[in-house]
Amino acid sequence: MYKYLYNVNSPEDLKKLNINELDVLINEIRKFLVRSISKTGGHLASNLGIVELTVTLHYIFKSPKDKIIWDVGHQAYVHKILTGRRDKFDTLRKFKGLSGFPKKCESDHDIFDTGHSSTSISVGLGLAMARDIKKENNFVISVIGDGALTGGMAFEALNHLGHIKTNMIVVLNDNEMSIDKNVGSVSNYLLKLRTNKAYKKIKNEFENITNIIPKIGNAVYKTADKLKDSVKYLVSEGVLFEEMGIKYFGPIDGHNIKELIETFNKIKSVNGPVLIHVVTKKGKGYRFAENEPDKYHGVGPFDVEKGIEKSNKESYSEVVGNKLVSLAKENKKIAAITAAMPSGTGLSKFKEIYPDRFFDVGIAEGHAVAFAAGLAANEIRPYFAVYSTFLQRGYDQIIHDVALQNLPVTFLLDRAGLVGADGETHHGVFDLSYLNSIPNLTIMAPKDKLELEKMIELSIGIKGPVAIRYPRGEAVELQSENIDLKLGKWEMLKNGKDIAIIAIGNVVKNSVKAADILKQKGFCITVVNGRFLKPLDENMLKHLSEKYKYIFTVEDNVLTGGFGEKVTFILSNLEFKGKIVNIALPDIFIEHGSVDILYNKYGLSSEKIVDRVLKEINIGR
Ligand SMILES: Cc1ncc(C[n+]2csc(CCOP(=O)(O)OP(=O)(O)O)c2C)c(N)n1
Ligand SMILES: CC(=O)[C@@H](O)[C@H](O)COP(=O)(O)O
Ligand SMILES: [Mg+2]
Repeated sequence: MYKYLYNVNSPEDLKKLNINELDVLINEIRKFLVRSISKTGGHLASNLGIVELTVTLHYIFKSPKDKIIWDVGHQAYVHKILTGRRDKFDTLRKFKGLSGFPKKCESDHDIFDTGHSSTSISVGLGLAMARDIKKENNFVISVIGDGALTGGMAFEALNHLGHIKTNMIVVLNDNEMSIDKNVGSVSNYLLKLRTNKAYKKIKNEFENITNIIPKIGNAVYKTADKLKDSVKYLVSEGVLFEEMGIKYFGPIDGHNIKELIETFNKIKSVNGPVLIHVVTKKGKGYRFAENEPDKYHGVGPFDVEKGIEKSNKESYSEVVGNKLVSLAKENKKIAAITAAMPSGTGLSKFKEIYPDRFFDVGIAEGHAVAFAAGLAANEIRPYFAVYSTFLQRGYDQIIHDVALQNLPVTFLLDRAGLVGADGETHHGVFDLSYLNSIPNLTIMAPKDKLELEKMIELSIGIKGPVAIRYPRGEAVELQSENIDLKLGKWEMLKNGKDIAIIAIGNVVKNSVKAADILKQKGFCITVVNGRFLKPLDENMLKHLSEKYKYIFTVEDNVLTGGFGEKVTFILSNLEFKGKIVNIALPDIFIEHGSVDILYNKYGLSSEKIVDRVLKEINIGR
């Protein structure tokens, strides 16, 4: 079925092929990606778009001596295929299987672990400067997408790079897409670069000159370089990077392997920092993904012939989106913010219905928080829907710009807890800890869909900042009738005489199930929905401390600084004499794998909660 794919197990194998053979290989890689990801799920469209570019980089450079850094890292599948990991693709993003991101522990070719956006130029520059200090000689190549370039850190790094002027190559993979359509003035600027024919012409003339430079020598190169410098003032495009002290090349066709190889060969002899603007098509080669690259950015398993079929399950993100839409109808001051994740966070409908009150700020979480603070300081009620793991980027802004001034910004922390396949970089398992220490902040986590809706309603009446955290995936419904939600009040879900379990958020359902299993074994268990971390229900806790010998806490957050530790601290102040057991995630980075497998491994499944309860009771006997 494949002529070359199975023979290419390293960049050295790749280098044996000629241009025509590379063309065949490129098609084979695309076919393989679609077939393989249709079975496992994964990041499809970005990888389909970057096949020629990745092949070129491994063809021209000598990885791992030359260091390629993949921004975000979701587009590194082709790199994995070309560096000997093709045969592991059936395990992609599964427990103990191939990671969906670069991982140093997986291969020497993975230079730096990534997952969060806009780090590649900073990291690349660090690697390059370390190289210079050690007087080594290698290329450093940071590959960054147009979406990732909306992140402020990328510009901080370019600012530094242009100043320091070391040899480094930045490859801008421009497919006009972030996950959704890319946004912002930089994105508009890139569009101008892509489409300005005048610049292309001048650039080609310049290239004709530079083509002969290696044959003539350095003096002529410098003249040509100066000529380019003078040319750049005739056209505005390219000036941004050039004025920053970084030589701009492009735009080049990212699907023309011949042009790519020629250009990168040339670039190798350029001194100082260089940015190469490569234009690609997200989803290239698979009809469905080309037509809807947003939908095919990250996919679950699907039928190659039919494409992705719509799920009829409602996600927590959709619940949030719908609730905000309905609240915004009544309350004209409600605004919604996303940092480049309108569909992921369920805000697409809000964007459509209330475009004037919807803001996609790009991959700029820190800015989003300070921007929300500004809105709130001028009487608008901002709701920033953001993945828990990405809000880590805005930590200082939460403290300095929001909480310090007690501004009513609501953070809707999507993907809180374990997310599954994305693994270490994406689990939202630190939020209870990193938020708990911030004064003025109200922190809550619903047990199910209805409670999430009620919490969003409740947040409107709260004068200061609020954080509501909820998990990835399908919204569960544990309760269908109206619930009584009062600020700082926990909920008694089951009342039993033997032991008490206090759980927060997504693991409340597992705790309820554990109590049912324990009942069959003859134990009567109290289950409390500890839905407020802050303010915490001290009255209820006091009552529990007086009634029970065993109190268990359960959370899908790290133990350190989380719900359980806080409860334990208060119980010790109450001079609780019984045993308190914290079931939480350990002080390690949790690997990728399905949430069920990970819950089971780390003691959060109902069965494992039962085992732990029985074990502790037996120890106590
Ligand atoms: C800090 C951070 N915020 C958000 C994301 C989610 N995210 C992953 S990929 C992506 C889009 C990246 O776009 P681009 O760099 O252009 O790559 P493409 O997918 O187009 O190849 C986003 C927003 C992230 N990984 N990190
Ligand atoms: C690479 C990245 O950060 C996103 O693509 C992320 O993988 C999306 O995760 P969800 O599938 O949970 O939306
Ligand atoms: Mg892009």
